[in-house]
Amino acid sequence: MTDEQKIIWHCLADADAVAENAADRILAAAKEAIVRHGRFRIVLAGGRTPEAAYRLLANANADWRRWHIYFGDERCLPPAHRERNSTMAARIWLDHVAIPRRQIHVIPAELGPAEGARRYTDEIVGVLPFDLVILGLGEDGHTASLFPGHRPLMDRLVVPVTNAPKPPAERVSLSSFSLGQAEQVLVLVTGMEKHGAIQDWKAGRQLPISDIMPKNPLHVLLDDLAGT
Ligand SMILES: O=C1O[C@H](COP(=O)(O)O)[C@@H](O)[C@H](O)[C@H]1O
Repeated sequence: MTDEQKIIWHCLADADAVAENAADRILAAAKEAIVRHGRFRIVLAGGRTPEAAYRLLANANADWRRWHIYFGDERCLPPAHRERNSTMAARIWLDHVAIPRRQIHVIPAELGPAEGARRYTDEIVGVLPFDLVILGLGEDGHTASLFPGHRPLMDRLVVPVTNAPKPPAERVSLSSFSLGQAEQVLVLVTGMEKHGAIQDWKAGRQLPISDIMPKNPLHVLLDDLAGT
């Protein structure tokens, strides 16, 4: 018998409301984790959608010294390339707060998919479970760098991706197993172009995100355009 994925859908007015709600949830999860075990381990999504929430976090008060940042996926591009997910997060948020640099665990995707995945496995193997995983959903239904129809080796914690349909083709991604090893999973989806992917997910079409099975329900924050 397969487990059923539990999802709580939150339909919000617009992308600003999604960003505010996400930032509030991230800060609340951090406080709770720091009370519980003295640190907060968060996995960031890349892409465009989380940028507005990250911008709010850059101006928030938090106990930044206890935050440990990981990434759900990275594109195989040179370090500091503007299209890297870690570059976006640094530019918008991480460079503006007092998280110690050694606590920002960037995926070494510049080493290529196989070596990048191998090294990042070593980085996260003793860390799971995360406190919070943030995910996005591409218009083609991909999440992190797990694409519909691909069959990466899901018994691994981190997978090399060599044929992504969205450029660049080479990427490194946490597996659905690793992404589900979290106290909380928060999915941010905005914009009309995501509507089809949301409908597919709700209809039970097999998408990479359908395999992410945290112990608590996934919270999905949708704006009106993506949701209706
Ligand atoms: O390529 C990626 O796409 C997804 C979705 O991005 P968005 O721009 O549609 O929000 C993102 O979650 C992932 O981290 C990224 O590498």
